[in-house]
Formats: sequence, C-alpha cells, structure tokens
Amino acid sequence: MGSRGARVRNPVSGSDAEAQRRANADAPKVEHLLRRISHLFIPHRPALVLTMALVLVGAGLTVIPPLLTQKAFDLGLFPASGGPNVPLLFELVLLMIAVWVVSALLGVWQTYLTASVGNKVMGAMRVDLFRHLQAMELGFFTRTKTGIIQSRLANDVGGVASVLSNTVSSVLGNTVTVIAAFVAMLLLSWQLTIVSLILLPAIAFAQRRVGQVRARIATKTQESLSDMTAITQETLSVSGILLAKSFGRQGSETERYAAENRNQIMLQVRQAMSGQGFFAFVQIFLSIVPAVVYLISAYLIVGGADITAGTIVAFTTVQARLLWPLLGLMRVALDLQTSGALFARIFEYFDLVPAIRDRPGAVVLSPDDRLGSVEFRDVEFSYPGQSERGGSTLRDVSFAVEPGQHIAFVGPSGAGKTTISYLIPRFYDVTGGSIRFAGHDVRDIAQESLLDSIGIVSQETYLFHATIRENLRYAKPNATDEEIRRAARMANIADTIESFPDGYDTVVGERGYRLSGGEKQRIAIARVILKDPAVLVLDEATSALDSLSERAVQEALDEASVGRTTIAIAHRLSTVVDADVIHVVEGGRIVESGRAADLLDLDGPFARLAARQP
Ligand SMILES: Nc1ncnc2c1ncn2[C@@H]1O[C@H](COP(=O)(O)OP(=O)(O)OP(=O)(O)O)[C@@H](O)[C@H]1O
Repeated sequence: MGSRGARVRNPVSGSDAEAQRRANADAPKVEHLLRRISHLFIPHRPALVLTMALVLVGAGLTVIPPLLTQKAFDLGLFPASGGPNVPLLFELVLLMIAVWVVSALLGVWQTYLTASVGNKVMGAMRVDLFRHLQAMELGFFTRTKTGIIQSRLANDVGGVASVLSNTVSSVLGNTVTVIAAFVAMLLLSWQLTIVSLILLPAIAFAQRRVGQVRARIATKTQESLSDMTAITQETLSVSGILLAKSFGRQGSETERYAAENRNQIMLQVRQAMSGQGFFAFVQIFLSIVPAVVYLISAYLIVGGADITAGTIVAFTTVQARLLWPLLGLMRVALDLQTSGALFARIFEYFDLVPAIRDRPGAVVLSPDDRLGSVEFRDVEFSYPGQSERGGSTLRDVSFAVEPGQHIAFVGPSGAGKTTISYLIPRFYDVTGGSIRFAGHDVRDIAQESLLDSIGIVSQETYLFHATIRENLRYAKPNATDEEIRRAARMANIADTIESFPDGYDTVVGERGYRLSGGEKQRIAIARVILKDPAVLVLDEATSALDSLSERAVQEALDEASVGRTTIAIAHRLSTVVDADVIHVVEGGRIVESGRAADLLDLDGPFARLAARQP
C-alpha cells in the first residue's frame, strides 16, 4: 500500500500533465466533438422540431401585445372627449392576459421538452457507457481504479446533462432572436450592419482562446473529482475502513481527502471565474457599439449616404435587443467548449476497444458442446506490459481434461496456477499456443456461451449487498424457492441459512461481510450449483478457512463437482489427493503430472511440496 499516500492515477485517466496535454491536443478536435455530440440528438429530432416551433410561436406572441395596444388606440380606447372606452379596455386586458397565459404555458412545455431531451441524451449515454465498460476485458479493471470509472459515469456524464439542456433551450431561443434582429438590421442599413459586426471575428477568436483555457481547467476539475471519488470508494468501503482502522490511518486518509478537496475548490473557483473578464469586456464593447454607430452614421450622412435619423434610431433599438441573446449564445458556445473536456473524457472511454471480443460468426456452444473438455496446447502467456520487460507468466503449458474428469494444479505461490484458470473463460487471451473448449478454440466461441459453461469459485467470494436469495438467484434469475433450497442443501449451508431470523431473506451486507468466510464460500458454491456449469474451476476455494469450515466447504465442493469437469487449484494437497491428474506448476511451467500416489513415488517436486505440508 506504499502508493496509497501518493497521487496514483490510472493509465487511462493519466497524470495532470497528461490531462493538460490531452486537453491541448483536443482543442482542434472541437468540431469533431461537436459532430459526435450532435449525433446523440438525432433520435430526438421530433422533440427538437417541436421545441423550435414553440420558440417561434413564443417569439411571435411577444409582438401581439404592442399590436393589440396599437389597435385598441386606433379603435378609440381613449377618445378625445369623455372617459376611456371601458368595454374595449376590458377586452384589451383580457386578450393580453390570454396571450401571456398561452405564452407561459408554451414556455413550460418548452422547458419540459429541452430538459427531457438533455436528460434522455445523457441517460442513453450513461447506459451505453455502462454496457461498453462491461464488455471491457478483465485487464482494464485490474489497471483502472473503480472510483475513476464510477466518476466518468456519474460526474462526467452528469456534468454534460445540464449543459445539454441549457444548450438546447438557449441555442434555439437565442438563435431565433439573433437571426430576426440581424435580418432587421440588414433591412434597415447594410452599411451600419457591417460597422456593427466588424469586430465580431476578434471577439470570436478571443472566445475560442477563453474556451480552451476553460476546457483545460474543466479537465483538471474532472480529474480531481475522479480522484476524490476514488478516495471515497477506496476508503469508505468495508475493506477500506477495516484497513484504515487497523493501521490507525483515518487521520491521514481524511487529510488525503481534504487535500484533494482543496484542489477541487480551487479549480471550481477558477472555472467559475475564467471567462468572466471576457464577458465583461464583450458586454462593455457591445454597449458602446451604438455610440460608434451614431458616429459612423454622422460620417456616412456627411459623405452623402442615404441614412435618415429614423433609420439610425430604429437600427440602434434593434441592435440593443441583440445584446443579451448574443451574450447568451456566447455563453453557450463557451459552455459547450468547456463541456467538450467532459465529452472528451466520456468519448475516450467509448473509444476503448475491448481487447477480447467475439469474432464475426463466433460459435455458440450447443448443449452437446457443453460437455466440458478443456485442452491447453503449448500455451504461452504474459500479462499486458510483461513481455516488453522480457518475462512471461506461462510457458509451454499443455494438458487436457476430459468431460467429467477432475484435475488439480498445485505449486508454489506465484507459479501461475490462477493465471491458467483465467485463460479458460478467456478473461485474458493467450499470447502463444491455443486453448480448446469442447473441441473449439476459445477465441472462436461466443464469449457469453463460453462463460455460461464455466463456473468459478475462488477464495475471494463476492456477494452483493442483497439478500441470500437474491445472491443465489444471480446465477439463475428464474430459480424457484425449492431449487434455491436444494442448491443450499447440496452446498451444506441450508441449515445455517434457515437458522438466521430472516432465513433466505437475510441481507448479507457489503460484499457479504455479515457472514463468516466459510458461510460466504458455501453460498458461493450454492450459487455455482444453481448455475449448473459443465466445467467447475475451484481456485483455492478452501484455503482461507479453518479445518472445520474447510471440511464443510470441501464436502459442498465434492457435491458440486459430481458429474462435472473440475479444475481445482489448491495449496493444501490434502484437498486434491483424489484428483484424476495433478499438475505441478513451477515458474509458469507444468513440471510434473500424475496421480497423487504416483507423484509421491517419483520423489520429485510434488513429493517435496507434500513434505513441506503438515
Ligand atoms: N493482472 C496481473 N498483471 C500482471 N501480473 C500479474 C497479474 N496477475 C498476476 N500476475 C503475476 O503473474 C504471476 C502468476 O500469478 P498467479 O496468480 O497465476 O499465481 P498463483 O500460482 O495462482 O499464485 P498463488 O498460489 O499465490 O495464488 C505472479 O508473478 C503475479 O505477480
């Protein structure tokens, strides 16, 4: 745990420097990002079109009250003599109220549409990312912190939702106003329009620069948020708390969290402030444009241009209306650029290609195929990055298991036994040689059907924070209560479960911490019995238990392995003496194979291992 105090980042998320380099590298890809983002909206075109229509109707409604007032005046609302025309006044007021009510209702509808589009896009993205990450190979999860993955799903995807909703409403609403004002300006005077817009490219350039700075800060903010999530996830879990308490490290863990929190606060403030100076400048600049227009108009009039005082007044009035919508659009553009950093992080995960995936036309195992023969042919394997360092975990590993046979792997720690078991369900692909399952190369079999045929019980039992019944049903969602009880009886755990006040409805706690190691193991065995796989892999399933629970678990395992191909990995040789074949693994190679009695007679590695055990 030496690295716990240091800032450890996963290779995918990278370091601060790397994040910065990536944010810089991403800057020119804004257009590419925008294209990808806009694709997310395609399924929501009807809602967007409807929103657009609502925006247009809403904009149209705003001009009705002045027109109504003008009409009422024309019809004699305040005649030259006598009092006001009260019935007409009432009519006018009622019509105005009706217009505002309709306009308010349309506004509510529009908000609903934009909020639901933004959130649906985000929701779909989150599920897609979840599905995509589930398809990643085991290696991805061994090298990436869980908290970092959680943060991408929660913080990054969540962060873009508000941007998406605001973007939809702001872009649609403000674009209509800006275009309308722009057309009006052009109609009034194209010369003054050019004068008004002449500095726009400079503003756009400045905005792009500001956007890049904000995107960089946003990337750092998200990195820091990821780190905070990772610290929370690591420390505030049952295992983390146990570790922190047993080493008296709560204080330093809090300090680690507080340090990242300070960093987070600083970044949030920087993010909130970056761009404010720019907006202040743009606001001042746009406010003085009318004065410039007056000046230039005077100059143009003197030069003989056909511009009247009325045109100038009308022009500056329209121009003033442009100020806020234009600022609104600029803010959206800046927000989009900033959220580009979030999108880049999300798309970075979407772009990860699972190292292990089905080939086109992969074989789906039939019930006959599932008989469970396994064969390793000259298998070589090195973990990612290991071959560059010149090492390999497995070399020249060849063996075969016939359906229904029981074999075992024994050998010193680190010899490569668990690695052999990982290669059968294709948690990793071999780097040399091949593995055949039921006669097919495992790389040609559809992964789902391969995994369906294999059951694994390891020393590290994982149970969900749910009831025992729900944990068991994980293996077979439609299992009846009777099937569940039968599996529990076979796994030697039924009596224990039934002695709990809540029986099968007992909640096992985070990772099953409310149960003893032996109870958890036997529930895991019941779970695998319900799965009913052709091949059972037992990876040191009893090594963490005392001799009493070991016996109970061993009996459960013996029951579970009846009629199944069983591959057991064991430290305690007593648990595998009955195996049909025992393979002794040393330094990534099988150095000896045979039945226990024969191997003892050989007086080789197995006999030496046996001699070292009590
Ligand atoms: N994800 C991984 N990345 C890199 N190296 C790994 C990884 N997992 C295991 N190794 C290395 O591979 C070697 C074999 O490990 P493995 O777990 O297969 O041994 P084992 O024989 O099952 O040991 P034990 O009996 O202690 O469980 C070890 O040197 C280990 O450090």
